[in-house]
Amino acid sequence: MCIESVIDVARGKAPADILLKDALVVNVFTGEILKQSVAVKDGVVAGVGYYDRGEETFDLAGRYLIPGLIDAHIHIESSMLTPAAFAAEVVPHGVTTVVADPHEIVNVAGLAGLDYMIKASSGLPLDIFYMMPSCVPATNLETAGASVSKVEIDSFFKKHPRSPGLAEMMNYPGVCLKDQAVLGKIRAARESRLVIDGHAPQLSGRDLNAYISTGITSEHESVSAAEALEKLRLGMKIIMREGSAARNLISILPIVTEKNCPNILFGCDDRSPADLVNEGEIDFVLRKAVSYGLDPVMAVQMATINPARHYNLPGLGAVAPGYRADLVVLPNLADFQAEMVFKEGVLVARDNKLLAGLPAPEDKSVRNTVCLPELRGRFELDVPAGKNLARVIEVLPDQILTRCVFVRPAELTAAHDIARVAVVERHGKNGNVAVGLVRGFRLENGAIASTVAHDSHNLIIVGQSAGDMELAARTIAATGGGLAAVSGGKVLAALPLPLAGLISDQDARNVAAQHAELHKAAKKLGCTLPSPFMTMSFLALPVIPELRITDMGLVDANHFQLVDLWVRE
Ligand SMILES: Nc1ncnc2[nH]cnc12
Ligand SMILES: [Mn+2]
Repeated sequence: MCIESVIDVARGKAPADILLKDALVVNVFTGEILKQSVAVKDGVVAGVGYYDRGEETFDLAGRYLIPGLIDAHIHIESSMLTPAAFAAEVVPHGVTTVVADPHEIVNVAGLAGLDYMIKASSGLPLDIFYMMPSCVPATNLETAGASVSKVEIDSFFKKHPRSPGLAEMMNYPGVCLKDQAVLGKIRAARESRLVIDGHAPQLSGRDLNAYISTGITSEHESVSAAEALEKLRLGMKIIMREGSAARNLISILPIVTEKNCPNILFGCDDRSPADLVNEGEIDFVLRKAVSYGLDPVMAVQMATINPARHYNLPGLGAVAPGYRADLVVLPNLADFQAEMVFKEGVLVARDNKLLAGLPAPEDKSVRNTVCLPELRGRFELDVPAGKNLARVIEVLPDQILTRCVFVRPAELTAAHDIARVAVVERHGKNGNVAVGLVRGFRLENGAIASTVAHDSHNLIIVGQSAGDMELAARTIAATGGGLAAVSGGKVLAALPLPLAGLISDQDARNVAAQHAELHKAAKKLGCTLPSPFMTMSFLALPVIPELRITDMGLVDANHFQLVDLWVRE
């Protein structure tokens, strides 16, 4: 960017590269909507106001102009797409920047996974700012494919100065109990004066004060207005989440006021490929928020200037001189259907289509990551003598929270909506297999399985017969990872995820179509959950209440400890 040329255009002494004429510009600083022209030079906004000279002019009379949308917290891997395929899907929706936490692939492939994501994210019409994963593995109650310590975090920040900071610090008990390894990671971010993102579901009172006192300044796991308000009052930025498995917008939106709006951001966290294609990304969150009554200009601020300021993203988040010309043209401020998307002053998408092809980077380093132990006989369950109750995980539709329920052996049947759940260690570390019981999948027969199982991404299976559970596991292992639904010894549907067992090498529509076939197959097996594979993928995540299962066994996520499956009443 040549400062002198930008000055000339700003002063009207030279024509803009592109002139966006007579647009209704949303001013994220004053909340006004003003009819103005925008002159762009060398990829930045040179001036906003009265301009009439441009090499190329777009007449935007009657059209709204907003800054490119920013997702404040996303795990790209949850879309099962490569960064390029993800960008191809979200940029036409007006999303030009995301703040990503790559802990999914780092849990599987370590720093090689992080290097892959960073290399695969260059040359895209989407800015992907990678936070450094703070919790790999998420806890010491699971086996991941890699581990990240303060040493790796320190060197990452030195090697990647554009990283906004440390990704969600999920080990909130470790923070409150002054675990030195945990505090060391926090110190690494503080010494680099970087943002520390949080993850503290249902943490409150003095422990929440302690957690925030360490410099953790944002959080996205609030599921109620009261929980979000307490964190807001204590100085946290609230990332309001509308993902595929966790849909928290409607319960938190009521706390948003003119006064506290600057401290609220939008994040998707985890979006399934089908939801990306059928609903959208942050544009979908804006659409939904405005349909629930949120002022559209405040909605735009929460998805542009607010995250840009919080993560110190240079020159992003506004239509103003000196800011990056990441701009979105909209017919109205209700549907948020982008008509045109500019990235650094280049028209990159029009009418929901990307205008240029994207690079396909080398991905050998993140393939062949599934290594299964012998499975025969590993999925059997027998009630031990003297025990007369089973500790069962109950799943809830549209939530990643689970409940712990106790069920008598006679009711541990498909007719009572009980299924087996198994987690198989698949990184070749120890061959662990843990088996538990789950309620809420309504699986009448067969099995569904996945190597997407937050955050260690072992192989998780929910099924009604050991044979089908074994078949599902072997089907997935044969494609280097993925999802499968099987029944009666036959494979009903499968979705290969050859990159780290998390990511497909196909485009979004193809992946969404395969994902839809899997949902159909799961429905055929009796499953009625809206996102069965996404819900199953969170059963292994011990940092979200209440009861989880990892390759080491059942985990009481309220007390961060392993617990027995069978108990005596
Ligand atoms: N909501 C979430 N999505 C993906 N990984 C997570 N790890 C902890 N919380 C998570
Ligand atoms: Mn997350």
